[in-house]
Amino acid sequence: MHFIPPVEALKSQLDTLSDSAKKGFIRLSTSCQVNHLMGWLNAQSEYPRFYWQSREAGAVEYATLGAVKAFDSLAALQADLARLADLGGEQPDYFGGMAFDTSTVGWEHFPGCHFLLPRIELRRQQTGATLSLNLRFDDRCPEAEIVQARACLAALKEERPLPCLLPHVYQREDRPAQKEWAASVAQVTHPDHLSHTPKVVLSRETCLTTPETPSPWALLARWQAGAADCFHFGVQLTPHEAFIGCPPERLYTREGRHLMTEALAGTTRRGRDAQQDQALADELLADKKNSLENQCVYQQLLTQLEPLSSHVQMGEAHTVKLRSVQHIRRLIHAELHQNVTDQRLLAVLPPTPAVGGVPRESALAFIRQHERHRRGWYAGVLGRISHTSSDLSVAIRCAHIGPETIRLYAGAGIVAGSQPDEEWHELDAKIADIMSLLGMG
Ligand SMILES: C=C(O[C@@H]1C=C(C(=O)O)C=C[C@H]1O)C(=O)O
Ligand SMILES: [Mg+2]
Repeated sequence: MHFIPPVEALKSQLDTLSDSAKKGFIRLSTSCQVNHLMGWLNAQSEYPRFYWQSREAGAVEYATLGAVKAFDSLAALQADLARLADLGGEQPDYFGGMAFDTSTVGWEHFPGCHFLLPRIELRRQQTGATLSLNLRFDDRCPEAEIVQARACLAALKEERPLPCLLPHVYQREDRPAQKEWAASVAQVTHPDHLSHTPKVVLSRETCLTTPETPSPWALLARWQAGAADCFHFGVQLTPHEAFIGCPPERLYTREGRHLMTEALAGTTRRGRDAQQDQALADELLADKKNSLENQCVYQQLLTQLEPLSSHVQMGEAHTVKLRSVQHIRRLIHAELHQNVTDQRLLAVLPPTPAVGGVPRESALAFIRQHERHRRGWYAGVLGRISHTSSDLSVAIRCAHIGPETIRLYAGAGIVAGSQPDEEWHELDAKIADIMSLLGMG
């Protein structure tokens, strides 16, 4: 059989598209060969770029390029989801994220909320890879849509190997520094403060400065390789900045009306050997302070899910073992009421007390008043949404990469019994993986 390169195959599908097919949303697809999705993304010239992989072993990988449509509000996104659902046919995936606190100033070039329907989507699952072109005809001139799609195909580049991670010398600055951190922890753990606000998740920005930062895709590829049981994401909305991460925490996954979420909070280190590791896990599950951190999260999730769903069920507390830390986790399942949309879930659930605190408003008030760095998309939401299913992570264990600076973020839940120095070390444990990749371990 004569082999047609994937881009040529899509071009010819586009050229032969009949007028009657030019309705609503359509996706043209062809199978393709790809070695590394990030090598493909890194070779492109177009923006925005997006990489997403869910947490389960062997989960589908998505790499997307360009945007057919983008949304800066949940209301606009939900309206578009509803519109395509009404038209019927294949329902596309939208990718994007939200800031931690949309009522404060976030990162430049990262809107409070941004989701997009990609123009090009490269997908890889166990059965192989597919290159797709997304088109919309329901809300625009069909000729203009075809011209734009053709231009995007014409700009596609061949995959190239990712550049090596070269050793850089970084200057490190923590914001807050350890002394200011200790003062904030003391304020939060003061009995008067605890009496009305039992948990505040305080965070730190670690700025690593160097004349030239590494390729975010090369860095993410290496990070991902050592981050099993984590989500993997990369976002590049503009050429000079990227946000990447390997978060272990799920905000929620929805399959139709079935919702899965979790309380992931409470942390200890990994042991030297299996025996010590198990001893640390047992200690973690029995520890009062860490149990309280987790309890604050699940209690609020259960309360919030109550009016939105039926059959809310929570599993036993167990530990999740990551490369440098282990956490307490409780899984939660629920059946959503018929009218509950992703817009509603995203308006209600985040920021969870795993990254904010309880009660939410007073914890946020403390954070707004005392944290000097901007959280931006750190501790926000990141993932995939479609009419049929959605999958969203909590954007922790992440890095913002600019031309001369890498910003690493870590937070720790401060509750009764939190000690400033121990919590500071917990922050370091949470950035240990990426620090060692950068040669700063
Ligand atoms: C806030 C972060 O992590 C959260 C805080 C944890 C804790 O304090 O024990 C554990 C997991 C997450 O709920 C982070 O990694 O930045
Ligand atoms: Mg903790």
